[in-house]
Amino acid sequence: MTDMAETKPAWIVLDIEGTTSSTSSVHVGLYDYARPRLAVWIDTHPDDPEVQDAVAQTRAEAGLPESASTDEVVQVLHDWMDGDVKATPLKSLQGQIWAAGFAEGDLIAHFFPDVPPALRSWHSGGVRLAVFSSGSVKSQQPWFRHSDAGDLAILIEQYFDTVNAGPKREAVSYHRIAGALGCAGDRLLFLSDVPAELDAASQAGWGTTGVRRPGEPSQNADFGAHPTVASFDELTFKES
Ligand SMILES: CSCCC(=O)C(=O)COP(=O)(O)O
Ligand SMILES: [Mg+2]
Repeated sequence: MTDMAETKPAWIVLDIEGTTSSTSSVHVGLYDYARPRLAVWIDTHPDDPEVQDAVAQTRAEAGLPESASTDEVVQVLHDWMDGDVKATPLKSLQGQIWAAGFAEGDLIAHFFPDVPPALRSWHSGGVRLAVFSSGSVKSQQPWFRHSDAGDLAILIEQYFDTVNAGPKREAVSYHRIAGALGCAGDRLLFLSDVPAELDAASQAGWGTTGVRRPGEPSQNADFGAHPTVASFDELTFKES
């Protein structure tokens, strides 16, 4: 637990699943939406370079031959979803399907109730907000735009994923984000439910706080030396 106010960061960078939003809202709300649509999406977008790259990467990562059918590729994508494997080609295809789902009005994003007021308060207090999630940028943007608490995308300035930043468990990704934000690591605070992600951010010189929400897989995780909170309400900042 954080038992005292931290120095106000210049930027707070947010993880999504397990941090701003429940794991079930991603796995049930989003994964179950994408699951039956993957095969149709691949077959109806044969000329889209992002789809072509994602299919080729899936075949390569799964050790399938180039001749592998859409059904075989989709089986791999389903297996990855079942194991919550954050594979970039899966995230790319899911992101396209979810973006279409949000645009159609089929999907609404769930946020824990403490999150929208905290984001609004930090933003109005001069803290800048960014996202770093395994979900593709293409899906992050409508996730914040179409939330159950209104449009939160107006508060978010930058979005990072495993394509434009790199793997979430490697320090180089956090160095890359700091460079993109034009900010030293010690003015950046990363909030995540995954200790290995916080370790990587910390190695890059960032401030970190673990999020262990009741009922989430991270509730009893070992966060080591990272301070932790169970709700964004516990995060208060003093002026530097
Ligand atoms: C709307 S973003 C999609 C969420 C997602 O697919 C995901 O894997 C979230 O993982 P995170 O890195 O935010 O824990
Ligand atoms: Mg997470």
